[in-house]
Amino acid sequence: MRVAVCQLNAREDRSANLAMARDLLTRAADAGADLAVLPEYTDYLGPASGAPKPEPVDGEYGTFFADVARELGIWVHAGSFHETGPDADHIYNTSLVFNRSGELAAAYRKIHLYDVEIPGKVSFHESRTVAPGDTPVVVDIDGVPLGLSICYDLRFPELYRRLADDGAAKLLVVPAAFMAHTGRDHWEILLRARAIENQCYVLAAGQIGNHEPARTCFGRSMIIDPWGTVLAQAPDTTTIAVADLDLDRLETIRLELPSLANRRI
Ligand SMILES: O=C(O)CCC(=O)C(=O)O
Repeated sequence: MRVAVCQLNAREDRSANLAMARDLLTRAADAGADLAVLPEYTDYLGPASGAPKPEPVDGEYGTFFADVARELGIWVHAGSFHETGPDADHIYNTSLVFNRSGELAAAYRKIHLYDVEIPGKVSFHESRTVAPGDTPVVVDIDGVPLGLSICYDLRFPELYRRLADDGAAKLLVVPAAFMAHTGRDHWEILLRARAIENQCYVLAAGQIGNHEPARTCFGRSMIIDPWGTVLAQAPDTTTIAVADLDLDRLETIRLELPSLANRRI
C-alpha cells in the first residue's frame, strides 16, 4: 500500500483551501498513492469570527472530497472540518474518509479538545467552540484497518491502544494543526512513540506556517513505520510526503518483539 500525507497552509479563503487540497490529492494520486491524508481544519484556519458556517457530513465539504476521491480513484482522508455541532455555540471537529468510489467510509469527531494556557506562548480553549466526540473509529482501507484521531488526541495513548486493540488497527492517522511551540519538542517524539508502542504505521498530516490571528503551525508531516523509523517527512512548505507500507514487516515486528501480546492487563 502506498500512502501520502498532504501538508498545507489553510487560511480564511475556504475555496482557496479546497483548491490547494485538491491539488495535493492529485499529486498524491499521480505518485501512485492508494490513500492520501489531509490536515486538521483543511476547510478554514483563521479568526474565529470568520469561521465558516458549520455543515453536516454530507454538506459542501463532504461532497467536494467525495467527488475528488471518485475522480482520482483513491482513498481520501479529508483532514477535518467544521461540522454542525450539538448546539448553536459548538461545532464538532470532524474527519471524513472516502473510498475510491467517493462513498463515505467513516466519520470521526475529535475526542480530546485543546484547552491549554502556557503564559506568553499558547492560549487556546477549544472546548468553548467545539464539542467533543465520544467514539473511537477504525475504518477498513482495502482490507487494512486504519484508526482515526485528530491533533491533540496524540497526547492520549489510551485512545491509540484502544484503536490498535479493540479495533485491530494497523495504521494510525493523525491530521493536525499542531502548534509550533509544542511541536518543536513533542510532535515527532509522540508520533514515534504511538508507532512503537502500538506497532502500527502512523500517518501524520500537518498544517504548516502562519494563520491569522496568531497561530503558527509546525508542519513536519511524516509517515512512520511500526519500528518507529521515519519513512518520509515533508519539508517546510505546501507539499506531500509519500511512502510504501509493508504489512509483512509489521507482522514480523509484532512476531519478533511481541510487546502487545506480552502485556499484563
Ligand atoms: O497538543 C498540542 O501541542 C497541539 C494540539 C493542537 O494544536 C490542536 O489540537 O489543535
